[in-house]
Amino acid sequence: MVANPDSELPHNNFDTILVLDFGSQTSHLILRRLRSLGVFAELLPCTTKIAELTWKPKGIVFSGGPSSVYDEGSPHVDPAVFDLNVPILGICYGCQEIAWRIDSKNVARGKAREYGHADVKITKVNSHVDRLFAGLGEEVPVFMSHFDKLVTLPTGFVVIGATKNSEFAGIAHEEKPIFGVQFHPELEHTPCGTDILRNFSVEICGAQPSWKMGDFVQLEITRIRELVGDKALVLGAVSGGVDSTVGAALMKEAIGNRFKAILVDNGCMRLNECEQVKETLGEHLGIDLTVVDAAELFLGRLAGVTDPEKKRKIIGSTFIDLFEQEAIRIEKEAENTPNSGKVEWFLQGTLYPDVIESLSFRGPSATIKTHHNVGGLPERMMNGQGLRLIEPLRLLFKDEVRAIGRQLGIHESLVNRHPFPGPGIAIRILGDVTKERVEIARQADNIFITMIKEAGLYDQISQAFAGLDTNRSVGVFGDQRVWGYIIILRAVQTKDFMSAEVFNFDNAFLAKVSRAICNQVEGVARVVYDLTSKPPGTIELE
Ligand SMILES: Nc1ncnc2c1ncn2[C@@H]1O[C@H](COP(=O)(O)OP(=O)(O)OP(=O)(O)O)[C@@H](O)[C@H]1O
Ligand SMILES: O=c1[nH]c(=O)c2[nH+]cn([C@@H]3O[C@H](COP(=O)(O)O)[C@@H](O)[C@H]3O)c2[nH]1
Ligand SMILES: NC(=O)CC[C@H](N)C(=O)O
Ligand SMILES: [Mg+2]
Repeated sequence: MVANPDSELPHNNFDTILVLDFGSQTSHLILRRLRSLGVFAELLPCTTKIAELTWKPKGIVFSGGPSSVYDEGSPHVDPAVFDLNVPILGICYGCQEIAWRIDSKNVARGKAREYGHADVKITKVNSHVDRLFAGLGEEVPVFMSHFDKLVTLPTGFVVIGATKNSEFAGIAHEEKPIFGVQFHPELEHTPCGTDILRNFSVEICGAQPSWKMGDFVQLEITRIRELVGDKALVLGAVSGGVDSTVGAALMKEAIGNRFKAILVDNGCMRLNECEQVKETLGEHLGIDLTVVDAAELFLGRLAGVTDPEKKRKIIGSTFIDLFEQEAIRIEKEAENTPNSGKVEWFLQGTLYPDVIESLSFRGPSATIKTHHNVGGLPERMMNGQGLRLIEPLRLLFKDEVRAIGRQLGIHESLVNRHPFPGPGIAIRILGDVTKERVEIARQADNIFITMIKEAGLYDQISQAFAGLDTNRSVGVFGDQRVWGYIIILRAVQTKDFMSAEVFNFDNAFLAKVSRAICNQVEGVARVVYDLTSKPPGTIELE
């Protein structure tokens, strides 16, 4: 009998803290902090029906959120959460939610926004409630971000911390393990935040901090085998980026050559990229990889298109056309071989931030860019060919994926590689894409990245590249007038790619790069360095 593959999910194998999300921008950081302590944590919307939970959390955190508990239409937890009899920690809105549930008059709008640093005086009560702030001393700096506040202490609760502005900055139930804090322990600006989350999860909830990537890999391989069975074929789009490579390596471990990887050369890849991916995935990792050379097709469809979203759509739909063809080809070729079977699964390298994005209790946010390179693939192929999605990394953050990559023996240079967008150089050329322009941007990018590596700066930068402005500028090269393109260098530092700071190079280094590009890449008249942080800029040029 085949076991239920869900039995292998981390929340059934590791003590898990459930984070109920009220829409805070920093809910995911609560998970990051807990996981970095070795405590597995999962996020669900605050409106989750407790009766529908298929697993029992060791404890629950209510996140912060942009709403006000007393407003009509504001989100509230299922009251059944209090009957689970597991410890609860409310953060900011989450704390206000605990107080409001007891009496709606407990929470009101404050006189002023309290945003930024505050000092919490810890009150010792000499009972179980002291456990939350154990080991922190008498006063700790924290980060606040709120307008509403507790104006009355909820019945049955005691104060465990106070600031000048918030008398009830920390509260705890006299008997039950229910705690609330007005400040944000998940932020770096709350230096003792990790200690508080450890006190809560390990000491109060009793969660074993045993979340290890090693165990995850084994569990996931078992789960994949059970899901896919012993006949079906799995198709995977791989780019040579970290996510798809780690996903592919896991699939290969799980089902060997029944996993078929496809790399599409869309004509907008980095210098020598396809050859390198072929070598790493095909030769070193032993993955059955086909490189589809579609450069002409993509560049043809992109000719004359300047709108960035149109470029993305054209590239996305061309990817789909090719994957459909490949699925048919793979099935045909597998016929009459020991691996004959239907392509039933499509591998995607979805990460947890994407999952959180879709689960999270947030209002509609503006679409700045459509990032999904293979977007639409699921719907069309799922309905047409009955494909199902398999997403082995959907519970992981990027640094966890990198850790698995190392464990699977993927080379450090690939594991630490800067991300590269699916549409590639096409969205790094401001304006319409031609073969000549791609080639110029590609050469310039290779020079910039090589010099960054030689200077030992690569791992300090989160993402760097050279793009091209199709406007041309006049230059003088050896007494000759040159009318050439402008190369835009970009390098940023960021943790989550949602916001980013410009990397501070030495001017002398930038001057050296500029000289090298002007000298070595024909068609370039000028090199500039982009000084825009994100926001207001985005990381890619388009
Ligand atoms: N040239 C390509 N050929 C085939 N699939 C691709 C290609 N480019 C992107 N993809 C698919 O799109 C997915 C999303 O791309 P994305 O850049 O977000 O991830 P990645 O390339 O795996 O990792 P990284 O973020 O490190 O670049 C990839 O995981 C891969 O499945
Ligand atoms: O696979 C992708 N397809 C896309 O269309 C795309 N656009 C941006 N990016 C990557 O996303 C991160 C944030 O980029 P932006 O600040 O430009 O939105 C950066 O890491 C970008 O490289 C993309 N990745
Ligand atoms: N960060 C938060 O959770 C804010 C909660 C609530 N909206 C307030 O202003 O107090
Ligand atoms: Mg990529």
